[in-house]
Amino acid sequence: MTSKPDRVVLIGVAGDSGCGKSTFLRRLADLFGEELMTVICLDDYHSLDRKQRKEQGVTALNPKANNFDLMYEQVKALKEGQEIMKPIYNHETGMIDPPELIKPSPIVVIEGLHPMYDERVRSLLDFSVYLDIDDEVKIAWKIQRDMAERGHTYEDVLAAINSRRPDFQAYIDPQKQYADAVIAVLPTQLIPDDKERKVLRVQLIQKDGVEGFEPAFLFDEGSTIDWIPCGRKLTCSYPGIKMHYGPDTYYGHSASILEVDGQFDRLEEVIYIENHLSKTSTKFYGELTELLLQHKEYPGSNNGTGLFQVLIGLKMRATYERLMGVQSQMAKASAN
Ligand SMILES: Nc1ncnc2c1ncn2[C@@H]1O[C@H](COP(=O)(O)OP(=O)(O)OP(=O)(O)O)[C@@H](O)[C@H]1O
Ligand SMILES: O=C(CO)[C@H](O)[C@H](O)COP(=O)(O)O
Repeated sequence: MTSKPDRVVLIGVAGDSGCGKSTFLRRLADLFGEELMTVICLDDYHSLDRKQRKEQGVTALNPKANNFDLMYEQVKALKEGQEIMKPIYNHETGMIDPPELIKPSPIVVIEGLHPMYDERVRSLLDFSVYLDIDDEVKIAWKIQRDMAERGHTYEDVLAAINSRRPDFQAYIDPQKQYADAVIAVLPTQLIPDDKERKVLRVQLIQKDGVEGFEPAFLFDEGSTIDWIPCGRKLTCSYPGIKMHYGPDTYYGHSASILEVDGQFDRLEEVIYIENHLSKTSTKFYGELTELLLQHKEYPGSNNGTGLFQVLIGLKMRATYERLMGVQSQMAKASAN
């Protein structure tokens, strides 16, 4: 990307470590293409390196370990189409490396622990999502990844989660109240006392009244619906699938909630569910199912996490196109 973009659309993706941010970003890159999108990992704004954090007894989640003034200054500059020299936090060494040049592209995504923590940074966001993973599910995911891929023991993983919990609750979790959409991943209600955490109940909480964001709905906007889609058109093995849709309040805001509990046996049959969803921001019949089918291998593709990540990706695309459209209309108006 060589020329300055006319307008930069800024997207925030928040969540704790190991909550599926990278998977969500892969889905976004599939939708927008790498060319159009620059991703900034906010870990790069850690002001204390690993050794300093240890000496001072603070975690990386603590605002004291992060430089929010620099984050604001640089995110603002990117949004204004300017280049920045962004610091780099090196996860291998735990040290802060020399900065790198970042050129803005039409879409800038800031992802990490604190995209909505600082009021100034938050006010720059055009659309935001918070990935809210229940503790039991988070432990299961982390154990699966950190034991299989990073050689950690069960006790290590549990100790790491427990030691982060107070700061997580103080500084990370409260950001969900500011998000335009929250994907909440909870234990299933279909299997009594489930300990495996393979079957999940996933909610998409969509804030009402956000300019340009039209919440998707099931069957009838504003009604409360419970639906078991299993039958002739959707194959469901044990424990089946239950969906729910309805109005609600979330941190004092009016919101609508879509929910899927269970998992899809055959991904191509998700078209049956897509048929009953409205305001999905798709461009053609079956686009949502097609996007899911493109990457069956991504974790969560066979349940509500994949479905709602794709749906929120489509909403981000709609935001981008709306803002670009507004921009080109304004340019036309000022030229006349
Ligand atoms: N929807 C999902 N269903 C099941 N497992 C998942 C899902 N999303 C993520 N995981 C598991 O959690 C792990 C972490 O996911 P991912 O790398 O996307 O998270 P992250 O927030 O980017 O983590 P980090 O910040 O630590 O890099 C994956 O390796 C996978 O094991
Ligand atoms: O929560 C995190 C962000 O993903 C990391 O724990 C934080 O960035 C510190 O990194 P490291 O553990 O490599 O020192």
